[in-house]
Amino acid sequence: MSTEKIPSPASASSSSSSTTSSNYEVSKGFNGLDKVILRDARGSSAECRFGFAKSIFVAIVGWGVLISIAFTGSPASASSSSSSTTSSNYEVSKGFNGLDKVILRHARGSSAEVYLYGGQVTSWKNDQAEELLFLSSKAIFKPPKAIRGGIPLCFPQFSNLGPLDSHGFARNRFWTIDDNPPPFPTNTSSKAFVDLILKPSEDDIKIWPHSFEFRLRVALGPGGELMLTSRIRNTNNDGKPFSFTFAYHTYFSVSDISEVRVEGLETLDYLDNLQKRKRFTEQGDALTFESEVDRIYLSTPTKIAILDHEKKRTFVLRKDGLPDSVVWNPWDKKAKSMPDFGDDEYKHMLCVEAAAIEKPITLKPGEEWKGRLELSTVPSSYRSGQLDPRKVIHGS
Ligand SMILES: O=P(O)(O)OC[C@H]1O[C@@H](O)[C@H](O)[C@@H](O)[C@@H]1O
Repeated sequence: MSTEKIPSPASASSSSSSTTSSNYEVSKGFNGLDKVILRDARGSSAECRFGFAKSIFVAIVGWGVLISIAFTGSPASASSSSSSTTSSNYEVSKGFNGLDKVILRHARGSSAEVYLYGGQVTSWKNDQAEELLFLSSKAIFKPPKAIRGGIPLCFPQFSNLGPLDSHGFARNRFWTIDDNPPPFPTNTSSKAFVDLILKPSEDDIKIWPHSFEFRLRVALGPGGELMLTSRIRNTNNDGKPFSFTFAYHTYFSVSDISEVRVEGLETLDYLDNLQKRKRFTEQGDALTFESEVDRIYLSTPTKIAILDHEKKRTFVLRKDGLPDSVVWNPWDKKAKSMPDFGDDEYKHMLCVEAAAIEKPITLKPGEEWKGRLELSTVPSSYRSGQLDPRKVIHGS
């Protein structure tokens, strides 16, 4: 049994804005209440909120055992020192390398995390606290590298289909929280949401000479579903339109890629990125995986299912405004060439990306485009072909 080193209440008091030390983190909780988060090296964690008159000494010892001891004295400076912001909807905290992240929690138990760097969802958990997205253990949380996993946003260019770096620059820019976004067309009944915004810097305009506002809403629904809505507006004042390609580059967490099938893309045309984007037509049944795959499926249905046989779980992807779907798994050889991806991690991920690629979106000044992604899970009892795909694809 081992004991973690515990900071004294005094050091907590002197801690700065949303302070992270190796042992604890001071952050804003719901309704603006300060809290300390303790994380044990073995993965257990605890949160404590300061009372009015007393501070308390809380530690995780041994195998996740929580102890707490009352102290007299005021933790006022800790309470007032945090600069992290909060609202009733979300909590802002420090993530890896001190990068800010937004935590969403739905009253029914699901949760999500969004890094302001990249405006990138890095975690989506169901009400059982099971992680549903893949995030590489080698992901580099350091600008300008994009975070490997979660849901990177590819904008204003998908892949190398243009003059910019692969997948454009939205995924490696710092986004800000937009607490006063223009009215949202569809009313979000859930309170667990956050609005982010990205506007180009002067340097961005040098490489992509357009002014835009990219608003992203990330929300959790009552059934644990994760909803992302992107609104991109042309704010050019030179009268010029602009065109872009786009993708929600979703990394799904799967138990074993060789047991996974994707339904909804059968019989469709696709461009094969591994064969100079030559056009093919998908044959046969659902997609299964036994080697590297990198394809852009065209004019895809609004609903696609990803069946994880081993987990007995089906992801349902619904999309709007995003006609194309990219399917990507690097497999073993490419995995080894990627510094921010584990050699064997290809077995536990699959990217199915709702996208607009074949026909770029063009916006005149003042025009806005909207692209929506909704991810949910349903239990599946699929065993080698027993599942009727129509129930997954066409069910409600
Ligand atoms: O390594 P990156 O830039 O994040 O891209 C990962 C993959 O993203 C996919 O969307 C592309 O189709 C692949 O060609 C690419 O390799």
